[in-house]
Amino acid sequence: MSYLTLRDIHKAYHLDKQTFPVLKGIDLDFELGEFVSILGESGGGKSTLMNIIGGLDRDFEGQVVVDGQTLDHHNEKALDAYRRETVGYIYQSYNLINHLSVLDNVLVSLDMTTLNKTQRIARAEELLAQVGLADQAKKYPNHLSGGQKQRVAIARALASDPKIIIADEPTGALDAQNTQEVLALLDSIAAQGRLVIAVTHSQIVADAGTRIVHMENGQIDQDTPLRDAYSPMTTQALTSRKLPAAVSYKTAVKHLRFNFWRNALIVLGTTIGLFSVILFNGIGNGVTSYIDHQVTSISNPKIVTVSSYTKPVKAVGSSSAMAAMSTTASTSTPKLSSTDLATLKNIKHVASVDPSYTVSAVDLKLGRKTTTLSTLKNWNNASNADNLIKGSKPSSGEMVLDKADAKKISSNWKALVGKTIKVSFKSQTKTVTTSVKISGIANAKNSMGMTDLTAINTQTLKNAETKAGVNAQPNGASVLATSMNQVNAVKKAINNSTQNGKRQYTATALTSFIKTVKTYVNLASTVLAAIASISLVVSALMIIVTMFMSVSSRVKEIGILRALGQSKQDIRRLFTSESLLIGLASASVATGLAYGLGALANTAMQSMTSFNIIQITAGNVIETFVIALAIALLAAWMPSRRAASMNPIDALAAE
Ligand SMILES: Nc1ncnc2c1ncn2[C@@H]1O[C@H](COP(=O)(O)OP(=O)(O)OP(=O)(O)O)[C@@H](O)[C@H]1O
Repeated sequence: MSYLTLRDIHKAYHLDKQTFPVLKGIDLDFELGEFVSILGESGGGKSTLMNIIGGLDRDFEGQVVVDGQTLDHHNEKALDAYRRETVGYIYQSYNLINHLSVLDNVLVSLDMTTLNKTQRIARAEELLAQVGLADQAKKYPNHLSGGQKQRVAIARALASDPKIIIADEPTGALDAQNTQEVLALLDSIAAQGRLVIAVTHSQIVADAGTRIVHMENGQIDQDTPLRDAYSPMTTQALTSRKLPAAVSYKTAVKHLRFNFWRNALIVLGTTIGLFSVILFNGIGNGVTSYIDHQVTSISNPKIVTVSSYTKPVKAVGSSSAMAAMSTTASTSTPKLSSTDLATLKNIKHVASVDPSYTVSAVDLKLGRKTTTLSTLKNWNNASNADNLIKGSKPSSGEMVLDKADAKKISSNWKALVGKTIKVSFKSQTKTVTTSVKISGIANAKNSMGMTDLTAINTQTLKNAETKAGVNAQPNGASVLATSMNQVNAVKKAINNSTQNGKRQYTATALTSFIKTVKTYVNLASTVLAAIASISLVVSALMIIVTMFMSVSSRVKEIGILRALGQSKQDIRRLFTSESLLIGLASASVATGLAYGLGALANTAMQSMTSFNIIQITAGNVIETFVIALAIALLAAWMPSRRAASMNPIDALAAE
């Protein structure tokens, strides 16, 4: 039985409901070692027949039997494998892949063999040497002459050690000298025991073979042996395998590198979208934590500030949030008694209750220097010792001065610690006077002067008031909750506390203020994120358009890869990996840029805020990469499917 048998092959093209029969019952037998030329009129169906033999055309009637096995044209995987290991194609227009070097063009076939990397490169170099191109391996196809390109194509066709070589007008574009050289190569391939089938119009090519088959009107009308065939090859040295995924990724990298500047622009465009997302996220984080920091530096956020309940006076315009900014209640509200303090202490989740005193128009006198404070409060559990920049918190007979107040008394404010100062103010028509030691200086770095930290020891203040005959009752209370989570519960319980059916207290907490501010910040971040999303959509469109353009401009390459045995999945993977690489590169550049510019901006703003306003978290970076990869996958989805579903014959015919 012959190595290759064609039985009753019929093929017709259908256009506009019309049928054009091209092959009308072809029966042929071929042996290994033959160099067969197929001659015939133009348009007679020679290329159509070659596509059927080569496993590219699936839409015909009849049987193709190779080495005793009938080819199943409905089994795509079997056809992929057949093209990969049994057939090598040589075309009139060479069909090399322009963005791959000469060596890589040959390796495309070798990558689908089980040879290891060193062996693959060695075999590619050996084949290039056989066709006389040992020194051209690093060049790209555009740098070669027509004859050289055809020899690269021959080396590639031989790479997978196939038993059948199909050459469609292999010398059609070559001069006489190159024609002779290519014919000699084809003859040497037949001499290796392979079956060479060449489609030609040229009598010179036909005469170089061992047999001429002539086609006329879709049938074989002459079959003429010219000389003896060579002895057939017995074993195939190489085993084929499916293309490993890593090769697709590497090819994708090579293509991206080949069109570096074009791809760099696409990456830049995509980067802008991703960069805005990561930056706006960073700003959102920074501003939120800045506000958090600002607010908590004014007072302890676990504190609930309590005063006696008075019916609200309309149009005063002070929201509970604003009230929370002040750690003490107004001096005009009724005072709290020790019973009140005990009641508050008994409320669930209350850790401690401290009285709050606020006195107004307080004169401070040190030597001959005097200054007047609008208010003076007592040091209690709402006071933050972290704000002390010098000295310690006030014990009995002591007070702490705010840096701003200290400066009014002495330019050398640091030296005030340890000095004794005279404090006097009017209360209930009486003058209260006492002398206290300055135990420390406080400065709330980030409060932007929103609070005055000058505070006196509670007992010292009470003693002074009592001594002057003033009723030393607190204006309010400062209630410390056991944890941040309990602050609202404590506040609610205090506000709900009644006596004889009447509400007793007004409680405010910073948390609600923080919450309000955070809501605004989140809103602003969402608006920024929406703006960023618009640029992301533009980025996504850019990748999609690019991928579509890439597929359209590489139709021929897709045909070549399919003819060499790559599967639909391999083609899909190639385009998907290119898109993913663009996505990855964009996300990396965007992250780098955001970190770099963020650091610069933070340094620049350090003097104003002494706080990092742009805070990019690992979560933001991960989110950016996820978005980038999702965009890339989305962008690749349609184009890569389109590429994979192309008919390889039509793809090969593309210009
Ligand atoms: N995809 C197609 N759709 C419709 N008709 C086609 C298609 N491909 C080929 N044909 C027609 O089938 C016939 C045979 O084409 P084919 O390319 O096989 O001839 P050929 O013998 O190789 O010609 P040439 O020697 O000029 O290359 C031609 O009439 C051609 O117009």
